[in-house]
Amino acid sequence: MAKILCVLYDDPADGFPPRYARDDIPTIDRYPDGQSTPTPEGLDFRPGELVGSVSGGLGLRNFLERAGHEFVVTSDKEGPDSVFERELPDADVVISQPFWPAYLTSDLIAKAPRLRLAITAGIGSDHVDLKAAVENKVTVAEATYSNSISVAEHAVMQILALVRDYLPAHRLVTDDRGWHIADAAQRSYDLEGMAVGVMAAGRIGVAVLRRLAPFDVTLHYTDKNRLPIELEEELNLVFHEDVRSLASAVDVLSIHAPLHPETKGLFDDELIGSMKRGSYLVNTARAAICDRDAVVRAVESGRLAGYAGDVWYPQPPPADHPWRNMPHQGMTPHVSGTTLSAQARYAAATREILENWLAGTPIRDEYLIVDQGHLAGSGSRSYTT
Ligand SMILES: NC(=O)C1=CN([C@@H]2O[C@H](COP(=O)(O)OP(=O)(O)OC[C@H]3O[C@@H](n4cnc5c(N)ncnc54)[C@H](O)[C@@H]3O)[C@@H](O)[C@H]2O)C=CC1
Repeated sequence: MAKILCVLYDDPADGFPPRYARDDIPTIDRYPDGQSTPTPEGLDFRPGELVGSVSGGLGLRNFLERAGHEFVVTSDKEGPDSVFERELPDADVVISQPFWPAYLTSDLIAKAPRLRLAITAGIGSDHVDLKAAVENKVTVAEATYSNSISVAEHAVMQILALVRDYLPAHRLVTDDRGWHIADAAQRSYDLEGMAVGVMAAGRIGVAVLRRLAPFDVTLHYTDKNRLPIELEEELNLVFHEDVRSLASAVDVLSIHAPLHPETKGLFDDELIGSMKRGSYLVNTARAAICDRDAVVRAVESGRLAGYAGDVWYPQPPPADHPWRNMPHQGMTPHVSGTTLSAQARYAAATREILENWLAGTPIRDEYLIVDQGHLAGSGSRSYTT
């Protein structure tokens, strides 16, 4: 029997909603590239329920306990006295999420000799030391595509919110009973006609480009894998060989690359300084792709007219994290990929991965990041160790 240790974010502060805002979520059978949505043999929750927090347990408890496995779910993840670190040494499987990551460092992997599988219930496995996973033959799998469109929608929302200066205008309505139109207009622009670019055009980056095309913008991208010519022509894309060329060419830049050694700290004073004055930067990928203090300096100096995103380092960020209170920002908590719609898909994908692993049958290639001591599947395309 296996021990499955699952780290999830806390339940809602005021308890579970007595009733959800909507009665159902749309049924989606396939992702835009044709990949089928998760196909577990069973599901013990109703899609649209909050299963991503501790009590929800990704809807896995009945399935695992019926089969005699031990299932430990906790949000307590920091430090040697945390439930996560205390339960880890004899765990066979760790499930974690980018929203509330249990950082599986090389030290912790060394302290977990039974660990064979690390599942990311979401996308982005940078909270796992992939080099250590390779060396220790720990399989790393994630719910590829489960929340890519969720994130793309969030990025488009934040681009519009920054360019139009939505949040300050909204605050004028809620915090002030006046009618200050000039205050609301003084930093508000149209997106139409601007040059908008994505750094990395994978599943999310391409979905952002597709969603922005109807706004009559010019679309730019860079990626280490160039897109098919047909797609470049369909969306009228300008390809840039490197991020430096992209950064200096656009008014709005949205980051969609994984965090790995090539991208860590990439957006520093120099790169942000090469952007046009008054550019907008949106980062729903990983916080550490941007130099925290360089971003603060850029919004304060006006090099950036705005910064938004939902990713922070560390997570949760300390109360005095400067992105909480810097000017001209539209940050949210790490929520873009954990809408109720996304949860239904990544919880089902997690169940599918577990069903395969427990039965000794292959995990879908597209879910694999590391397998049998190598980068594998989606991981070999997007990551370096
Ligand atoms: N905020 C959130 O809730 C979420 C954030 N994410 C983040 O978004 C990232 C991207 O997700 P997907 O689009 O689904 O992944 P993907 O694997 O489809 O695309 C990643 C793309 O990045 C490109 N790339 C990698 N390194 C690069 C480099 N150094 N320079 C240029 N391009 C590079 C790859 O060629 C690939 O096209 C994830 O790795 C994750 O960190 C993903 C899901 C949820």
